[in-house]
Amino acid sequence: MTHSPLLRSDETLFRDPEVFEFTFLPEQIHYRDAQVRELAFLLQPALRGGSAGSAVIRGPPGTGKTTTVHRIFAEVTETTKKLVPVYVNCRHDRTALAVFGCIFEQAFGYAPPSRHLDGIKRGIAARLRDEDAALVVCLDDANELIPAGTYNTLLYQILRLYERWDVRKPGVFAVASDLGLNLYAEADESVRSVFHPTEVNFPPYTKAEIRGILADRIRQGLYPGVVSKSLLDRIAGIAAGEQDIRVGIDLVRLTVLRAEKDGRRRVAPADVTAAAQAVRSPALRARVAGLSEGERALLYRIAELSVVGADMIGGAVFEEVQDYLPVGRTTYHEHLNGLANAGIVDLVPGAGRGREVRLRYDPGEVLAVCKPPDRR
Ligand SMILES: Nc1ncnc2c1ncn2[C@@H]1O[C@H](COP(=O)(O)OP(=O)(O)OP(=O)(O)O)[C@@H](O)[C@H]1O
Repeated sequence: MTHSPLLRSDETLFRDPEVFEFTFLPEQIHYRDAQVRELAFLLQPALRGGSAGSAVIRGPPGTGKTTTVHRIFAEVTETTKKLVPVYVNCRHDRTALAVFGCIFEQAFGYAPPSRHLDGIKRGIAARLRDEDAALVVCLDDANELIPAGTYNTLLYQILRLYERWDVRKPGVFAVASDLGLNLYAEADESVRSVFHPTEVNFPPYTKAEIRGILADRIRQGLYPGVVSKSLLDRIAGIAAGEQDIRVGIDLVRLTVLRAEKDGRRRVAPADVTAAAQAVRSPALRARVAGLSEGERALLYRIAELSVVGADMIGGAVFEEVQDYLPVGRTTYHEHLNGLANAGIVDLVPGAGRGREVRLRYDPGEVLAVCKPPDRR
């Protein structure tokens, strides 16, 4: 690049724009050594002719669960044929046929020729026997299987493949970002007799960790000097406030696009301010999309109460919400914890009057994103 202060129309600030795509798989997973070690440890017996272990992987959204599993599975695929790692996104694939179809496709590299579940299983088992390989299946967003009513049947069918088809016992990595949910507790007796998972936790990143991850992306994806240290710090602060690394990655991308559009070689503070506005709403929308109907109704009422400056102590909110959500206290608290786990509200201990409910987002923005619930 030349050193003129202005960018020519055929120049770009991005060395590699893919680095800012959410599908990008980083070579280096930062701050997750302990989790990588635990998961790799579970796979080791399979490399020596044994079975793979199982795990329940928990952590809030954007804490690197999917990325860590993908990185480990990519390395397994590159180094051995003794273990067949399969990644299933349960948001898309929720039935036994879809999940076993996915396992077949990743094991063989093409879609199953038959739509018959037993035929697909037989094909998978034959491949595992021929190669003397073990199977490990990551069920990402496994919480999606619970309302679909397929969680237990699927776990059972995968884990018990070995009985009927004479293969090594598969491992399952069940992943959930809903902290209120315990995927082991959701398993029924018959599943638990074969499902002995290690719990692997992914805690939220600190601001310094978010900064480190973003700095690495910037090094890979941008030309030097495009984002200053102080603006990186500000972006990391915004992402840490949202408890969402994705917000940080998207902010970097958007601020650079703005600078590029104006023909500047460096990101300016105003770029960050404008991009932050654009990024917060989609992040909120994604969080709201993951809520249950009851949680959404509660959120809507909380936003309405915040607009008028009402008393936001938990007990007062409980009374106020009855119009929309005539539920008992236990369900109310479950919904409230659901909103806190989704990173939409903070529950701040009050001075003897219970917890104060504090919205993390502008209430007007929340009302715009949520559909008004029916009044009862
Ligand atoms: N430790 C890390 N090092 C590098 N990049 C990371 C790290 N953690 C997360 N990321 C990046 O942040 C984004 C979100 O990570 P990821 O999808 O793995 O989170 P997750 O915990 O699976 O989230 P969700 O529960 O919402 O699916 C991805 O683009 C990923 O590349």
